[in-house]
Amino acid sequence: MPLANDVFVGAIDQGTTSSRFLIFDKDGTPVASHQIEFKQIYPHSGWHEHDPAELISSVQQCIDEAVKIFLRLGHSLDAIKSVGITNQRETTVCWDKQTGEPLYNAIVWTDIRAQELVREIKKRDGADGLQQLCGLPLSTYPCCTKVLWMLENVPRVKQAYDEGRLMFGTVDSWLVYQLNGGPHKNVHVSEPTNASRSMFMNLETLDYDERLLGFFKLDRNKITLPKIVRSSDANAYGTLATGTLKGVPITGCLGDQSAALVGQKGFSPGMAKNTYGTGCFLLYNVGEKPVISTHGLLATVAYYFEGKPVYALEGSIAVAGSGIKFLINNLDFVKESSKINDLAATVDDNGGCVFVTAFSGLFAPYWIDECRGTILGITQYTQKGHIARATLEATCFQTAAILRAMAKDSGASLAELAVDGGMSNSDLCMQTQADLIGIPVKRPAMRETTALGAAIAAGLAVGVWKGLEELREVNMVGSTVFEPKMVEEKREGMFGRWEKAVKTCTGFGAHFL
Ligand SMILES: Nc1ncnc2c1ncn2[C@@H]1O[C@H](COP(=O)(O)OP(=O)(O)O)[C@@H](O)[C@H]1O
Ligand SMILES: O=P(O)(O)OC[C@H](O)CO
Repeated sequence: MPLANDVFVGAIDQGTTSSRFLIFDKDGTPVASHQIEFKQIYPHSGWHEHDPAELISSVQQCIDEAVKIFLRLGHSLDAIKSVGITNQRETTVCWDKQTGEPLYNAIVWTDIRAQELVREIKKRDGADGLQQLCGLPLSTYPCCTKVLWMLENVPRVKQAYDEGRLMFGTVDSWLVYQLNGGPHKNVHVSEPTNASRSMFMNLETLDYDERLLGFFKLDRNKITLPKIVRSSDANAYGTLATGTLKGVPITGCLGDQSAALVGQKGFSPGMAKNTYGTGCFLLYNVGEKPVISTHGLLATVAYYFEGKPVYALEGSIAVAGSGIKFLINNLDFVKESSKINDLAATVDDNGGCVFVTAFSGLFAPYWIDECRGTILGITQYTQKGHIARATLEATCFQTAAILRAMAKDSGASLAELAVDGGMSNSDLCMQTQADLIGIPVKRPAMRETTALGAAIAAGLAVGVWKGLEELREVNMVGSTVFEPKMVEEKREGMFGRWEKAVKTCTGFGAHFL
């Protein structure tokens, strides 16, 4: 029998390695879900692409499968009030305005093919002032350099640009556009947590900035950028055009790292979360004014609901779970991610190994393009277990470096770190993290905080929750706290070796691509 009075919100979570759809109740409990891993395309060293059509089809399939489970549980379709979207950020899609067809594969946020181009445009007048406007340093990471690379190297993209047919979007825009039915409806929108990652958006005005577009020499008449709307909006995102949820409105959208902060309910300045997914991203709520970092962090938008936008300082780590995937897929260490912990537990420590997992250069707080993955300290004694441990530790060391930078930028130190994401499932990794930062690490029982954040954005827009106060009890049950056990002297010694390792591999990879 249908459970009449319940209301639910759906959440599309389009991540770097998988797409998911989850259906949440008002307490923030996922009642049904489905997840699909999709193809990672690595055409050359340093290149990383996704098939834009597969991003859409995997999402549609996830919706339909999760809804089947939902109905089997006895719920009715009309109990799903709206759908939210959260997504991998910076991944760049270019498509044709007339046909809605992609003009190239999506270039993924990790992709470093634009390294040479970045080096060139860093020499342009005005390069130094960009971060002040948009919060990000020039690197291969944001969308701008991916778009410029396509304009220089993909004739179809250049031709569409010359003919005024080029549409640009981050994955949220691409999903909203296609899920609404494509060119026929032409719903082409984004919101500040995603749009800010293009390097085209001004952090204060939350709109495109002619100075930024001018710096990149982009003509607004030739490239259509998505309209920037609020992250939670009942009318801006349209409705699902096909599938089992046809007609259900999309009412919220957040880049995945912002969504995780919302899902962890990091609504007050001083609250932070660290999400260990494909990469790892620490967001620290700084309130209603952006803080431009002077220590290698990014300024970004945390969310934009009612009233004023809320900003965050961000520490971005390019490789986290993808380091584990590398050990699985490329080196055949174990068969699945959870087994890496068993392997790491076969040894007591890293045996002297440090793995700088700089597959895409190093992101925060270092921002070094010219380095590549490097394992230091190998001897005849080294076992797979040591390398597995060093892989987990690499993310923890970078998190430690980010927290040190954040303390300098914000003048305050964190008392506790809230964590989530696939790799946070590893107890060994989370204990290592607590040891290497010297503060407790707190992991919620329900770790789908990214999807929950998207559901919250969508649910707030349609009154499922009336305001942030109503979310107080959401996802509060059963967290695990990892207390630091390492003595300070050892922590400082290990961190010193890590920093030395970073210096050692810097410069390698400069002219490799
Ligand atoms: N038990 C585990 N221990 C360590 N790492 C894990 C575990 N489970 C998943 N992971 C890692 O988490 C990553 C996926 O996390 P997820 O949050 O789903 O990422 P994304 O949103 O980027 O697709 C994978 O790279 C995987 O290797
Ligand atoms: O796929 P994730 O969870 O590592 O997140 C990707 C980020 O949004 C990239 O900036």
